[in-house]
Amino acid sequence: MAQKYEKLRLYRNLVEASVKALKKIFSENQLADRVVQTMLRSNRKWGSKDRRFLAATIYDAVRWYRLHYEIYGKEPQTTEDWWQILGIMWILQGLELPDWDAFVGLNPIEIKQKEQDFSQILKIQASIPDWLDELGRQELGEQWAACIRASNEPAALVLRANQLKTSPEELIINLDKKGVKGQLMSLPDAVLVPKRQKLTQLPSYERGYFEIQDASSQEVAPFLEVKKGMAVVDACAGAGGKSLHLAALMENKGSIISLDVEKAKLEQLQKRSKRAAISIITTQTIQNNQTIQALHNTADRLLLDVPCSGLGTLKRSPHIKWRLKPDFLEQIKATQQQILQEYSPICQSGGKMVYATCSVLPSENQEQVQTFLKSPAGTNFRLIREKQILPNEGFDGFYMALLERI
Ligand SMILES: C[S@@+](CC[C@H](N)C(=O)[O-])C[C@H]1O[C@@H](n2cnc3c(N)ncnc32)[C@H](O)[C@@H]1O
Repeated sequence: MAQKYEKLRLYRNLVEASVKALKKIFSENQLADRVVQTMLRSNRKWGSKDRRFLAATIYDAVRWYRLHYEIYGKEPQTTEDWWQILGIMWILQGLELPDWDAFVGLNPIEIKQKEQDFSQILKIQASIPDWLDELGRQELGEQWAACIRASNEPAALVLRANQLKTSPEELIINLDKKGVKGQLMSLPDAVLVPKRQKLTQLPSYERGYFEIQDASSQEVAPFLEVKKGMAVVDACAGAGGKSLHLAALMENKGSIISLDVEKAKLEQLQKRSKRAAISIITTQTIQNNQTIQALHNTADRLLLDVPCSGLGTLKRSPHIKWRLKPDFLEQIKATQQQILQEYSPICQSGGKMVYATCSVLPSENQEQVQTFLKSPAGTNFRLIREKQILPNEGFDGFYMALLERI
């Protein structure tokens, strides 16, 4: 069921803002995180309770969109529809609605009965489009129901201590001084912060003591088995979450070339790298295949953290289930195989390569690796091991495969 937040009185201006945001997300196809961010930035007078309320309202409404509109009887088109949809959501969360015209006709008993009636229909109960339910069943079989149900839980807040500057134990002490409670986890760099809150304003963040990185994502860099002094290429580095982790594991010794097709993301990585006191990362924007060919046979370790559907990250990005379309999925799978084919020669003989995604679909994961291994480019590689993490194990869904170039 949807997350319950503190019982509070509803304020019209906040409900109006939520409706405005939801229309942007669903009618104008804008990204939920950007809409929330922009709205919070442009309303600095809202207090922290209001901000939490707004973010929770918008994310819950996106997460449970289908369940709510099936109970309502149709997809929301108008502002009035959205108020009713939000009313349904709050009733299901156990909130008593104020006596406002916008909520007229919402009967809590009927609404809860309808929710009960839908509880056996997974695509409605877990709030996903029909096509995704069919695909999930085809690809994951019996694992699908638990996987997609868990994907509706809010994401945990996990930090990665930058071991170049601090340890998880020290970081916990440091956070505690600022009133933030953290806990050690079984992962060597991870700190769990049970209460969701904004941490990027803390001096320890500014000074590069930690990054915010999901626990499953923190498993990828160690999977590549890097050692200090190695030549590493991170070929889909983006804003560099894993490049930074690799650099810390290498104790900032050796070299990492971080590539991406998007220059703006690499600029972010440069800033983060400076904050983390990392000097071994150089960034390079991929212009064409020559950028890749120039690196053939140069890397001891190669990370291919490829673009994917993101279906493992619905806890933090619930809007993906509404934005993702079957034809985009086909396109992205073609890109994944192309990256495997064209970038794998960067790994030198005797070197190792990790192929990773934040998807739960075997067609983006195990099947891509098998297709690669059976292709001419893959004959030089052998699979050492692979790991699939599903969202019902607690954190994001992730897949990683370690291959060796013979
Ligand atoms: C899953 S994200 C990477 C996340 C990143 N490794 C991290 O840990 O923060 C995939 C990245 O691949 C990039 N990308 C898309 N097509 C690419 C291509 N053909 N070659 C290299 N990178 C590509 C995207 O811009 C995106 O930044």
